[in-house]
Amino acid sequence: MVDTKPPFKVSQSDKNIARSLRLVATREFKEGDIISKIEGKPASDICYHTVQVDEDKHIELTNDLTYCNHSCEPTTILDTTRMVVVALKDLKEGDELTFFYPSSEWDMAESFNCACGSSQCIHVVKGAKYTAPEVLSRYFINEHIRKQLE
Ligand SMILES: C[S@@+](CC[C@H](N)C(=O)[O-])C[C@H]1O[C@@H](n2cnc3c(N)ncnc32)[C@H](O)[C@@H]1O
Repeated sequence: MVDTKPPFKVSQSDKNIARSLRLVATREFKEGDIISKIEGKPASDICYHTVQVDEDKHIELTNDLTYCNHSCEPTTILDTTRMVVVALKDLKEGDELTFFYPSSEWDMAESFNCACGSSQCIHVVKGAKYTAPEVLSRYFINEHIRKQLE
């Protein structure tokens, strides 16, 4: 049976972040499951809620995925080749959906001090351009960022 319930919903974050909303799963997902498609429209300017999908292409997300926060210990990947969000681990209802922003963003419009609280936190999130290669090597990184790293 096809589950028509939206896969995520917006809620208030329990972390000390300036923009205080976050995205949580509305049901269970298994590692590797596709949670949703990435849907958006071309963005003329980059800003804190655009997503880079190619070397010179950024989109404005047209659904609640725009509330997906960054984490240095992410629970999902945003795969901009397949244009899908994939569970990085088994998730249960209420778990926060996060991704590693430098996996898609080369040079972010706004950097921020990360409040993810992970023991492997990179602290300043600014884009892949400013992230050490040994740090990036620990994460899934999209093809367009790999090209920019060459
Ligand atoms: C696309 S928005 C994500 C949703 C945002 N929390 C909101 O309420 O609109 C990206 C912004 O959220 C904040 N943010 C996301 N992840 C964060 C984190 N791990 N630590 C601190 N701030 C974060 C930053 O201000 C960032 O520019």
